[in-house]
Amino acid sequence: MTAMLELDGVSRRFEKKLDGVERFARRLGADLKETCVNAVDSASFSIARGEVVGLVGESGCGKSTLGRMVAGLLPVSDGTIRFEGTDVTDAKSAQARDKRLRIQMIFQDPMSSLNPRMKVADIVGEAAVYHGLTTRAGVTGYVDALLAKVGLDPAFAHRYPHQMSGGQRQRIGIARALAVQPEFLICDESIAALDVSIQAQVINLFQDLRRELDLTYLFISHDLGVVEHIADRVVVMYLGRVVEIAPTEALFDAPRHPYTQALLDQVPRLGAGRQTFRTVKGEIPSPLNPPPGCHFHPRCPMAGPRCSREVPRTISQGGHTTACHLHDGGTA
Ligand SMILES: Nc1ncnc2c1ncn2[C@@H]1O[C@H](COP(=O)(O)OP(=O)(O)OP(=O)(O)O)[C@@H](O)[C@H]1O
Repeated sequence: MTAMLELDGVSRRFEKKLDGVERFARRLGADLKETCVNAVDSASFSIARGEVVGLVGESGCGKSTLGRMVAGLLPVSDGTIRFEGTDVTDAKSAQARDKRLRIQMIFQDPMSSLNPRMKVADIVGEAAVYHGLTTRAGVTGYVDALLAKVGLDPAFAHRYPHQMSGGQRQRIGIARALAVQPEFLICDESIAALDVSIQAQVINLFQDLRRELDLTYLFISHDLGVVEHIADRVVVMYLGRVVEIAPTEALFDAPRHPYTQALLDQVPRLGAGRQTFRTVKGEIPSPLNPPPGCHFHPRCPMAGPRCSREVPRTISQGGHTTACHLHDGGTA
């Protein structure tokens, strides 16, 4: 399969400046320094056209930051992002900007991502007119067709976001993304804020749209059950680093990285011989001061002396990639 999206060593650092109280404390002698968070640390993987790739990991591991860099909403600190062979890392050329438009993001909270003062007709139609995908004269029909595609009556075009339910608003968010005719959607916890019954409907909508429009997805979620249901492959992140990538079935049936194993142990799964419910041991370390070597080693039941010293290399075997000393041919 040829890659549609390729990430090569993509990183993002955030400087953490001292606030007023911390600066005052430093003047009084406290040992406080400006620090840096490696929100995403050298992520490399690719996504083929038509694939759904799930991106999972505990809160703060860098999922949203990665998604926002792919969507072009956040500059990268290092590395390269290629879309259909074009370098879109900075989207400086007209060709790169055009490619970037093919990548759209759908957010968690539709209420805060939709302008409360705009009617649905404008929210959905604005970008399509701007980018010349429809005309001012044709926009009403264009929006009506998009509303139908996401399962809403054309009458919704005259409503404001506050006049709709959470599920309806999320459908508007999806219609707005589809308005610029994307090929790649990044769904960032796009169903997390919805009632469980509505979540199922929106997941079905994503799957229908995938078939109808030949879409490719990066599906960011903390809900492993949803990811198992929707994704073809899964990328697991821990404290900014990608630790495992595998086809969904292989990942859920035989996870290789101890972090993935611990993460899956948290999910009760009936009929798969895995009915335990355990939480990942220990606290997530501060991203401002991550443990050396493998970031997971202080919480890892299999950690050995190498794990606290050496950053594990990424080893790929039969489409299953792991960054763990237990799998790099040596001993942990
Ligand atoms: N704008 C920012 N400024 C400073 N630090 C940031 C910024 N955005 C994210 N971070 C830090 O980067 C790290 C990764 O955050 P990110 O939101 O990408 O994680 P996440 O896996 O999406 O978490 P969640 O599931 O809670 O949304 C965190 O330590 C976060 O505090």
